[in-house]
Amino acid sequence: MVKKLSTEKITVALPKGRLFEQTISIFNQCGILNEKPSQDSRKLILETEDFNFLLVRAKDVPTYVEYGVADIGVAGDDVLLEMKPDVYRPVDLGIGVCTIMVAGLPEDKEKYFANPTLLKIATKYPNIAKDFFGEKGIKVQIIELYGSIELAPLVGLADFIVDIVETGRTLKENGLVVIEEIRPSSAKLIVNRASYKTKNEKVMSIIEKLENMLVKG
Ligand SMILES: Nc1ncnc2c1ncn2[C@@H]1O[C@H](COP(=O)(O)OP(=O)(O)OP(=O)(O)O)[C@@H](O)[C@H]1O
Ligand SMILES: O=P(O)(O)OC[C@H]1O[C@H](OP(=O)(O)OP(=O)(O)O)[C@H](O)[C@@H]1O
Repeated sequence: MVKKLSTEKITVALPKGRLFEQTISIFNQCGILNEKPSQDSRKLILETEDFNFLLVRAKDVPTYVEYGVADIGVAGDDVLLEMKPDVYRPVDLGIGVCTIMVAGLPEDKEKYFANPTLLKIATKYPNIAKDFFGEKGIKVQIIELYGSIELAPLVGLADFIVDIVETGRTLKENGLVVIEEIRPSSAKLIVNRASYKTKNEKVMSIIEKLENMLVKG
């Protein structure tokens, strides 16, 4: 049976991982939400007075919002660049700050900049990698992985990786270096295009509260 969510409420697609706590904290701080839903149980729908929260994987957030199952969601630029969903992105939440990079072994740096004809790239962002190297006119073989990307050049699975870097610790501890920056990334509030119209008052109130808080710092 399809679970009927109250359409009076705003439905939020919330990433289960590292952005969960930070998003709840921002919603609390700016007065959108007075409760602290927790991830302690295995429940995937958390209901509060004003919201339905759908707990989904970070990469799935745009899908729930684009299809209108969720009115709003929180997704990093990395995920948005990868999935290219047709959604509004009105607020930069300033969380999940990192940089999308090309990285590799230091001794391979020269090879990278010596007009290579084909590069083997391991990544969990195949579209970002294809677009980036496509624009440069470099042919790439993409090896899609789902985690521990830094391992790939160490064991010869790939020449380089495209991944996000925050502190640089994972690169450093695995003897890798940044080769080239692709672009910075931070998490955005995303909004379904229809919900923006049909629930405009509620959606605008959320956007304004977030913006007011973020401007004040
Ligand atoms: N080390 C990091 N530092 C800062 N932000 C990060 C970092 N890793 C990921 N992020 C941001 O947080 C978002 C969610 O990351 P998280 O690790 O929870 O998801 P994930 O790696 O896609 O997880 P999974 O696929 O296992 O559910 C990413 O899409 C990115 O925008
Ligand atoms: O620069 P740092 O601060 O070291 O952070 C970067 C690391 O964080 C992310 O990995 P995550 O923790 O999500 O692990 P996974 O890719 O193996 O799932 C990313 O894919 C890098 O490996």
